[in-house]
Amino acid sequence: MRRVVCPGSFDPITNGHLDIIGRAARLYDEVTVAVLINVEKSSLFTVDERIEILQTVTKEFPNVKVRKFHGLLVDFCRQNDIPAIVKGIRVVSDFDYELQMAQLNYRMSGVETLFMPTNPEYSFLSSSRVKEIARYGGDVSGLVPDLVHKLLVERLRG
Ligand SMILES: Cc1cn(CCC(=O)O)c2ccccc12
Repeated sequence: MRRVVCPGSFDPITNGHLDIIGRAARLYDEVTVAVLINVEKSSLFTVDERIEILQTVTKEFPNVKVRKFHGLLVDFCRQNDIPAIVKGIRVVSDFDYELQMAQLNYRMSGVETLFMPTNPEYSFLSSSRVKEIARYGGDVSGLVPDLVHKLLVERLRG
């Protein structure tokens, strides 16, 4: 059973994240989307709201499951018998940071990291940019799943 984890905050998930998750689901037997619990960071959607959104928008992939975790990702991998991490790389600057994280994670635990180039259509996308555009009334349809678009409008524009 080939298992991988796709970690992130997903506050909220974008079409760029969903693209990587879907491609990983076609490559591996099981993909765990792991939502990081970070109490120091304020978020627009609660962890449980993000999990519910992720479960809904990944329903088409029967081998994708959604979990939450806090602390080290490699501890989550060890506890769930997951030998590898899949990271989406949008731009070269992503790679600089992700390479060091991958080397550190491997040194700590032997967990591998596989890098997947994001679809160029989404290489500018991030959750924070999407929230900023939506907050000021910009149109984010096409950048996030329809459910997220609806929830963003409700949450940010009352
Ligand atoms: C490009 C990219 C960034 N992240 C972290 C997202 C986050 O921390 O919210 C991903 C997670 C899954 C698939 C692709 C990506």
